[in-house]
Amino acid sequence: MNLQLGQIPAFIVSSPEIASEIMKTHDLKFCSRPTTLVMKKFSYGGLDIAFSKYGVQWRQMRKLGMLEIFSTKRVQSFKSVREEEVHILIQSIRHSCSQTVNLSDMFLCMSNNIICREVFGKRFSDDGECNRSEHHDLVLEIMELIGGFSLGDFFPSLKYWLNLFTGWHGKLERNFKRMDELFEREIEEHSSSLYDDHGHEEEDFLDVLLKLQKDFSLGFSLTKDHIKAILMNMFLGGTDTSALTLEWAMTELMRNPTLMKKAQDEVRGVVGSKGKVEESDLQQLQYMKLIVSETLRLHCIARLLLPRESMEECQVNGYIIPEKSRVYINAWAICNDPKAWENPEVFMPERFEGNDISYRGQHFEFIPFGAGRRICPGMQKGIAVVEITLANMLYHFKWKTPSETGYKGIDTRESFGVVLHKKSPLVLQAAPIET
Ligand code: HEM
Repeated sequence: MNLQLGQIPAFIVSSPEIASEIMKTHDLKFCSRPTTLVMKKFSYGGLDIAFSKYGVQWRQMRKLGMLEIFSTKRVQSFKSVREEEVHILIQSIRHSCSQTVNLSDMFLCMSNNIICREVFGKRFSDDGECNRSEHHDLVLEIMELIGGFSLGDFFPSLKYWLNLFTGWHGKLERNFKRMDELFEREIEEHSSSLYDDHGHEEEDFLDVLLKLQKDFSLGFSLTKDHIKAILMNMFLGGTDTSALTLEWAMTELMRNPTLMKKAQDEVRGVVGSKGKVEESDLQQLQYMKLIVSETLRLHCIARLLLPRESMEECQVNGYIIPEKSRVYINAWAICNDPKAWENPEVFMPERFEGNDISYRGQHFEFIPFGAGRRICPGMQKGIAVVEITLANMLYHFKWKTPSETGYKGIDTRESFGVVLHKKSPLVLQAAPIET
């Protein structure tokens, strides 16, 4: 679909074939990002991985990220952080067993605590608790800004006046300042104790980045703003996405008691009376992995991926796409396309059984993490959080809905935004299962 968004030509891609043309055949022409006001601000002027334009600087930062942050070795090194935070979540649910639990909130707090521990070596919730902190709310407010529209981005010549008039500018500046102050404090604290043992079990990402800053073999100078820009990507990319995937997975399992039973039987069969699911058990939980794939398909969290910008004129499917057009890949529509999927509206994990269709960016009918050069580098990290949490949720509790209407009354409405939120939170009752 071809649109004119204010003064900017824009194209929305909603079929797997054209998505493949954009992100595979012509990936190099479409792998840049537009510069919106909010993206420019939160990327410290285009110094990050997610929002910066394609070029030498993006390639350097992406390479650094792949080696130092998103590598399999690094993801595995935070296994104990994930397992501990999942344990805290399970304990918090146990303590509130006679009452209802707001899983939407709890998943968000847990994933935020995991990211905080990985990045800064500390959590922002109270010790041993899975509760909301000011920091969680700040991340959410920033996500809302990123998902919203700034009129000024579509009328570049009126940008200054429109942003001032709508109040957008003030909100942006306030939230940016709060996050920046937090980063500044943490950088100062970490720098002063960089080579001490500051009581962390693991070297955190900020330690790694500060050490790299002093390493001249990088081939470019890693400034304080580069570091802050990467930290921003970690928080914005890693908090909401895993939490929402968990929320939708539990929502669908609650609506499908037969699938819930099958998943619980599998996890209990594999783990037995060990008392908890560990990451070493996950490889055997094949049905649960199908559930995760089906959740990412039916509730494609980043429905329009992140916007792309064409770097030169290009012909796609008979359309001439001019240079500097904005291209949105409607991954949600593609993942729910009736030409690609049988009964796409039905939650059916078995559809992934016995085939090799995966979310890794090779199958263009299933692209919840995008594809091509800009594919999500945090995929492995995100999946690691989702799998260990979901497995433990299934292992430890029997789940019930608090409402009279039972599982049929579970709300599946979605709300507007850059990521796919549920309109109302998922509130359930948990009955512990003795192991
Ligand atoms: C279930 C979890 C996640 C989902 C569904 C998800 C989804 C996505 C999507 C759709 C994109 C855009 C890809 C494109 O434009 O083709 C993306 C990019 C990105 N994600 Fe994720 N993500 C997840 C987890 C994470 C995590 C845990 C992190 C970091 C801690 C992360 C960091 C990033 C970054 C830095 C980019 C920008 C890549 C670039 O432009 O080169 N993501 N993600």
